[in-house]
Order: sequence, then structure tokens, then C-alpha cells
Amino acid sequence: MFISSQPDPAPITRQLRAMFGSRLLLAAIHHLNVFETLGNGPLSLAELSDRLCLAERPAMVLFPALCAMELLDYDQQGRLQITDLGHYVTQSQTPNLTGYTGLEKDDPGAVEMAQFLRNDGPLASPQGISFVKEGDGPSPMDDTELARKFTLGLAGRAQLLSPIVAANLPKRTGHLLDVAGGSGFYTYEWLLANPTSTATLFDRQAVLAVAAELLDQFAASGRPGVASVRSRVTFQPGDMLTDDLPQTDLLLAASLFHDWPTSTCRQLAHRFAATLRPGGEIWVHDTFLNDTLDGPLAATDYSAQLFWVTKGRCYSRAEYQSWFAEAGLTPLPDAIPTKLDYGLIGARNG
Ligand SMILES: C[S@@+](CC[C@H](N)C(=O)[O-])C[C@H]1O[C@@H](n2cnc3c(N)ncnc32)[C@H](O)[C@@H]1O
Repeated sequence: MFISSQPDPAPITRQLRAMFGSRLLLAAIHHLNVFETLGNGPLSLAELSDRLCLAERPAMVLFPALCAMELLDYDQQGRLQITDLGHYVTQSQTPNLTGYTGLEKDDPGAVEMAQFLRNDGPLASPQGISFVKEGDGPSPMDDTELARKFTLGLAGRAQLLSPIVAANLPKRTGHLLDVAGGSGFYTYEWLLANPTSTATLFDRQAVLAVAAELLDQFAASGRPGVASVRSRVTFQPGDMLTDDLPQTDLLLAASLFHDWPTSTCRQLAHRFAATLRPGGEIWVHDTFLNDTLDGPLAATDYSAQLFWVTKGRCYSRAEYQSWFAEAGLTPLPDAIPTKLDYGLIGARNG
């Protein structure tokens, strides 16, 4: 396994995403009364969601986060309960910290997070939801300026992670389909590492226009082998939810599923499985919740950030593998860490 000797900048993204975790904490203590609701004893995740009127997505963002913060855990029967630490944010314990945390409860981010948790996201968003194109509704990814802003915003992360991803994906002669490939860096690095292979970069037209400019920069880098990359990439604009996708040997879904709700992830898993030639593999590059849905904190903070800006959240490896198994694929055993709290998991056709 290849891990670059450069430092892992994860402390930067962890600090960035901690802001969303703080909002969850304040919303849970002061707006949703999670801890007072659990004051009479443990409740199953479904019962607690029901009492708090939380839909599946907000529940799966909030409760794993409170477990990662060590304020809740699961009892022997799998019910959520308050930990010794968590009792410090209940009013029934003396002394407690509810007065102190309450000094921040009117922070606009915390108030808005409580609204989002109750509504399963923003009630209305005239320009559409970041990173998402669905149906006939507006999408920032179809607006020239916004698509540029979002694609360039993610490009540095992709540039950093893509050499590590390329080094850990299978080496083979064949075709890579980089769905929702954004800046294209994952495609370009994989083609550099696989000099006899081809690739399709699939995304919205306005995003691909930016990716083409980044390919110009990549091709001008002077790195050995870079000259042939351009002729081996096809840019394919489209809608991955509805349009035909090309047949492929490898499909990469990088930071893709986490923008979508569970029902869409299932649908995408089926669509993607149908593109794989016999022996073909799908690889997910993402940040994963523990299968026990209790952390890690880096993933639950990221999940809170995704909950805020997209239609999705972080998922566990078990959730991914269940969708792939439903779609007829065989989960691959490896979970390969990359950087920035990301990792790779895969599943094979056959
Ligand atoms: C979070 S970005 C990930 C980009 C890239 N894979 C990366 O890791 O840097 C999600 C991408 O999904 C694309 N996308 C969203 N909805 C789409 C759709 N219906 N069809 C095709 N691409 C879509 C967006 O344009 C965006 O580039």
C-alpha cells in the first residue's frame, strides 16, 4: 500500500468541520432536548427519533455524533443512553454545564442547525443544493459561475488525494469511469499510473468545462508520461441519475454517495453495478462512519457538514456494502485509508 510521505493535513479539515459538530451539540442540548428526553432511561434509535420528531437522515447525523462526543452510548440491548459524561449536560445533575453551554445557544449556526434537524435540511433553496443535480430543479452545478466556484473549491482536495487514490486502485489495462468526477484529478492521476488505459470523466457540462482547463494545467506539468493522458480521456456530460453510463472495468465514486439520501444511494448502486463488465469493480473514496454508528468524530463532524450543505451525510462501510450486495456485487474485504480521514472500499462484479 502506498501512503505519501507528505504530512496528512487532516487536522485542518477536522478543525473546519468541528464547527458543524459544535452546532449539533448546542442544538441537541438546548433546542431538541435530547438529554432530557433520555432522562427517564434508554430508548432505541427509532423511539428516540420518534420522540424528537426526527427523520432518518437527521437522526443518523445527530446520534452517531453524540456517541462520538462520548455523551451517548448504546446499552446491551442496543438502546441509546446517556453516558456519565452526558449527565453533565442534563439539568437533573448538580453541578452541570447546561448554563455554561447555554451561553452559546442563540448562536445563529446552532439555531439554524436545530431547524435543519427538524426539517431534514433547509426548507427552500432557490439556487438548488450544493454539488447536487436532481430532476428539473435548478442546480449550482449547471450555473457557469457557481459550478466553477464549487469545482475549484474541491480541486485542491482532489489534487492532494488523487495520487494516493491512483496508487491504491487496481493497476490494469482497461477503462475507468469516474462518475461525478468534478475537477478530473482522480481520472488524470489514474491514467498517469495506468499508461495503456482509458477513462470517461462524467459530470455536468459546466463542471467539465473547468475540468478541461485543469487537464491543460495537468498536461503542462512536465511529469513523465503526462503527454498521453489527454488523448485517453473522454469528457461525457450528463445526469448520472437518468442517463446511460458507459460500460467500464473500474468505476470510481469519489465523494459522491455522501451528497445523496439513502434511497438515491441504493438507486445509484444499482445503476453503477450495471456498468461493470465481468470482473469489474466499483471503488468508493469517502469518509466512513463506524459500522456501530458511534463515530469516529472526524466522520460525524463531516457528516454534520454534509447534512448542512447537501442532501446526504456520511455512511458506514456496512451501509455501502449492503447497497452493493443488493445490486449483486461482492464486497471486497480491504478498507484502505488515504488521507484527510478518507479511505477506499470496493465491490466486484462476480
Ligand atoms: C462533491 S463533488 C465530487 C467531485 C469529485 N468526485 C471529487 O471527489 O472531487 C460531487 C459532484 O457530483 C456532480 N453531480 C451532482 N449531481 C450530478 C448528476 N445528477 N449527474 C452527474 N454529476 C452530478 C457535481 O457536479 C459534482 O462535481
